[in-house]
Amino acid sequence: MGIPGPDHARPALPLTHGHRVPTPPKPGAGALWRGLRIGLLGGSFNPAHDGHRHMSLMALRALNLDQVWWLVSPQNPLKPLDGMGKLADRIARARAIANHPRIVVSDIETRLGTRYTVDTLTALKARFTSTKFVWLMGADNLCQVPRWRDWTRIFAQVPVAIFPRHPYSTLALGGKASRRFAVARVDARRAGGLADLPPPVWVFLDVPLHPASATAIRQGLDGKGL
Ligand SMILES: Nc1ncnc2c1ncn2[C@@H]1O[C@H](COP(=O)(O)OP(=O)(O)OP(=O)(O)O)[C@@H](O)[C@H]1O
Ligand SMILES: O=C(O)c1ccc[n+]([C@@H]2O[C@H](COP(=O)([O-])O)[C@@H](O)[C@H]2O)c1
Repeated sequence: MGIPGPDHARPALPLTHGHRVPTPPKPGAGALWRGLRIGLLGGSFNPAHDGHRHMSLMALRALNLDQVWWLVSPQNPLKPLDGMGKLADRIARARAIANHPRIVVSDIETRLGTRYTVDTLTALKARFTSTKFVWLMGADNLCQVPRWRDWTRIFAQVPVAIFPRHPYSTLALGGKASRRFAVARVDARRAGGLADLPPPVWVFLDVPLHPASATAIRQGLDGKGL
């Protein structure tokens, strides 16, 4: 099963399983997903790890989400091709790690033909017209987001939730993106209603840190004191 229906009702959950991928409907058909709150966790997942699962469980609760979609990126435009695992392998591992009825591992960027987040969000919003999307990312990516294509339009399109991550949180909160959208930041105590707020709006979540890192796993350092 991919797309739930009918469009006049809020479908019962779970809508999909962690090992199923939602099929992008044609533009305008998104009424099927009316009112659902979906967290979008874009990532290389090279490989997926328990930090991604931790973020997703925290996001479901703190942001009052119905589902979190892991958008397994065909290729992060800023990361080298060298060392990037095959998409099929990254998706298979992500499904094994996710293992939760409200976490959907998705190859939707491949289906949409998008590589840049701004384009993915535009395409998703055109297709899922009544769905409330929230972009999820770690503090490391809040530091880096000013280097992303058309980054301010990302904030203009959807609410954004930032997860603390050692050692990036302080740097991220003093960084360019944080300063540019300072007036759009809401207190973590309002996170539960973030999906309903008109963008630009973002929150720095008050949730526990998770130490996992794909770089450390690739280097064989995971669980060895890092
Ligand atoms: N432990 C973590 N804490 C907070 N955010 C995280 C954590 N792990 C990953 N993220 C966030 O999840 C998203 C996807 O992460 P990604 O798949 O790149 O994993 P990663 O561990 O950051 O990988 P790499 O070390 O290769 O950059 C990014 O927004 C990243 O900031
Ligand atoms: O749009 C961009 O310019 C852009 C640049 C770098 C990264 N991203 C997205 O950021 C998300 C996190 O990437 P990563 O590799 O840090 O897991 C993933 O969805 C990428 O496609 C997007």
